[in-house]
Amino acid sequence: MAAEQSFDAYRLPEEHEAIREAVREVCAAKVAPHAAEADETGEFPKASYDALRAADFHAPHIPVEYGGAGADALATAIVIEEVARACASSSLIPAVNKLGTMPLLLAGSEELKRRYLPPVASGEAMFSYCLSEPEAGSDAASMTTRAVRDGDHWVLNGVKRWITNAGVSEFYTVFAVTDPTARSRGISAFVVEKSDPGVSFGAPEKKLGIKGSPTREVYLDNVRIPADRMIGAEGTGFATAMQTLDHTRVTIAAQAVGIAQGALDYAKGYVAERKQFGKAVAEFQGVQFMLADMGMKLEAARQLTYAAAGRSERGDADLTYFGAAAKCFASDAAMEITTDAVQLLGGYGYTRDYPVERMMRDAKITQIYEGTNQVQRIVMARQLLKD
Ligand SMILES: CCCCCCCC(=O)SCCNC(=O)CCNC(=O)[C@H](O)C(C)(C)COP(=O)(O)OP(=O)(O)OC[C@H]1O[C@@H](n2cnc3c(N)ncnc32)[C@H](O)[C@@H]1OP(=O)(O)O
Repeated sequence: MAAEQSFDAYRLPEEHEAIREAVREVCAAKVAPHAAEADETGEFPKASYDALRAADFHAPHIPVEYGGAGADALATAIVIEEVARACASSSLIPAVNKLGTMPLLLAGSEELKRRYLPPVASGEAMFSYCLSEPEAGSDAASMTTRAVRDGDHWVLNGVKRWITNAGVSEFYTVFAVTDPTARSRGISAFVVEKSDPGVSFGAPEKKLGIKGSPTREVYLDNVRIPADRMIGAEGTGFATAMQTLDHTRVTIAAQAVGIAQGALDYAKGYVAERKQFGKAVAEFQGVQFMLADMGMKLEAARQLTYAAAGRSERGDADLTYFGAAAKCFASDAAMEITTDAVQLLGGYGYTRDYPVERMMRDAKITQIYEGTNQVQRIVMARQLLKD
């Protein structure tokens, strides 16, 4: 009995499988059909947003008390995975809404949460996360965006770079230096609104992949905001930024798993149909070995991602390690799997007539954003050595 229970405990709960089915249905009908177009035009996939919003999959992690669907970290990962399987650009919608709001959820005052989370839950607004700067990428604590106190206000000046959904989102979590003498302990977090005077955006970046997800700079030019827009206490912004990434690296892992699953599914169908030397190429052992390796790596990545999602939901002490490990492993696996999918389609895989080259280009960013995989290895090693 005990053994049976523990075996059951390792299986995905039925409600999570039901969420997967529901997302898959919406994505097959209303997201996948726009994936190639979003990639080709580089435009934000509004039709996907509307479809995800109608089904409550655009920001599923927002708690019920703030008007959200209240999905746990595993359910949110599954939503992102399934959207990414259809369209990686669209999966940035639920992923970045979680990234942008996580600092509020972790450290924001009740008043700030009540003001800013319901519009995201209802789909009226999106929320972006502004940590990186032109000269502060992996070394996030070296940021120079400055916030200076002026009476009941803070005045922000600086440039944030690589901001997903910049210009589309209404709200932005901005990390800025409030005490230049204290490095990471002198950084604070703020909510900035798109409509705040002094906020503007750069030209869209011309990217290799996730082309339907806008990436722009955010300029802060004497942006004067009320003091109550600070998230948490002064000087705690860097720790909040890092804690946020502990949770959201799990969502990047889920995105990578979804992209890889999409590529494997397509390649499986192709090799069963494609005939060379008088038989389906799926009958050649060399092709079978490639498929087996792709499936094996994918499932290992998925299991690590779900294990990390469980830790994110519970807030376990080893989340920092698991979030980094899942993101790193799943994104490396996605790069290998999507590259092999292109290989399995041969010359056809290299053309835009088939979706696998898009998936390969989309997979690449998962090895870079929310911390390069080299940074993930630094994070993991520090955790391993600290005990
Ligand atoms: C083109 C496509 C679009 C691209 C979109 C990109 C969007 C994004 O990816 S946004 C995020 C990207 N950036 C990152 O992921 C940043 C990567 N860098 C890092 O994670 C960190 O800088 C890292 C790990 C290298 C460590 O930095 P380092 O400066 O050495 O800090 P470190 O000394 O470890 O910690 C500083 C403080 O933060 C605290 N801290 C660090 N990690 C954590 C954590 N996980 N939880 C809580 N506190 C933490 C430390 O305890 C320390 O606190 P204290 O001073 O009180 O002791």
